[in-house]
Amino acid sequence: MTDNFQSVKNILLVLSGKGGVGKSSVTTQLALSLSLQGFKVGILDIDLTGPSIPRIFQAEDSKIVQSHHGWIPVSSTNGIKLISIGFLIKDRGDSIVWRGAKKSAMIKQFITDVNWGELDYLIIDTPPGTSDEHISIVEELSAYREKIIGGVIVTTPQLISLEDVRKEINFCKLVKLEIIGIVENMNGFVCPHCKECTNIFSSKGGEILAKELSLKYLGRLPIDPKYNELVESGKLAKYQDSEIYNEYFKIIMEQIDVRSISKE
Ligand SMILES: Nc1ncnc2c1ncn2[C@@H]1O[C@H](COP(=O)(O)OP(=O)(O)OP(=O)(O)O)[C@@H](O)[C@H]1O
Repeated sequence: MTDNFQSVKNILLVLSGKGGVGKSSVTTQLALSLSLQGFKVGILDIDLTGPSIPRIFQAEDSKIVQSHHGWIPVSSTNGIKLISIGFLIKDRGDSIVWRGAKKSAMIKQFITDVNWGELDYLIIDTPPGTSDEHISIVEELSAYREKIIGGVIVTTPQLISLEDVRKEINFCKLVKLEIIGIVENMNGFVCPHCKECTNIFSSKGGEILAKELSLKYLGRLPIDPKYNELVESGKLAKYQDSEIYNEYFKIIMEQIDVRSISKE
């Protein structure tokens, strides 16, 4: 049997303790920034109950195609290869109510049956918390440990969110998943008129936690209505022209600096 992961060089996981903190947004922007740097990038969305990658990339009507060499990922207009349960269900309103064993079988299939082709980076968008999906993905990736560069933890700055981050970090330690660092999303609000950034929630929580746990603090992203506008209006292809790209580019290239920890 062909090993579909043979041509995947680096694997990164994006994790969060709580839902709605911006994991899929961070995954997306990480993928876009790397792709704009000329890297071949894929996203594997293992959020089986709430997949948002098809919607973010405006690819909800696309379907995964079966070939002799396995499943062919959906290719976004930005050239990023996408795999998500959202491309397999008939109706986008359909909900997935599966027991753990069925979820594990699906994740196994995502790892063994997808023909990614050449990829510099495969970014895995995970569901919030530490669920069946997390345990399954770690198990399935155990044969590819040398390709894993680690996990990026996303949090918002509030203390309530940080408690859940601690649990996520404990999980990573338990399964021996290297933590690349913590990104603080939705830190402050950028006024679309005067561009001033106002702190709505308590700030610096992620930074303090990173220090306390001796983890790398990767930086902060403000709440920027322009990001939502890009997604909602299907204009993600214009990402590189947006201010948020400049902001994010700094975090990826200078802080996360995936290139320096990449595998050949
Ligand atoms: N920095 C930001 N500025 C503006 N809007 C943002 C930002 N980050 C995320 N959002 C918006 O917040 C919402 C939730 O973000 P997202 O879907 O990325 O979170 P998530 O953690 O992946 O959620 P889930 O737990 O459902 O998987 C989305 O509508 C997204 O567009």
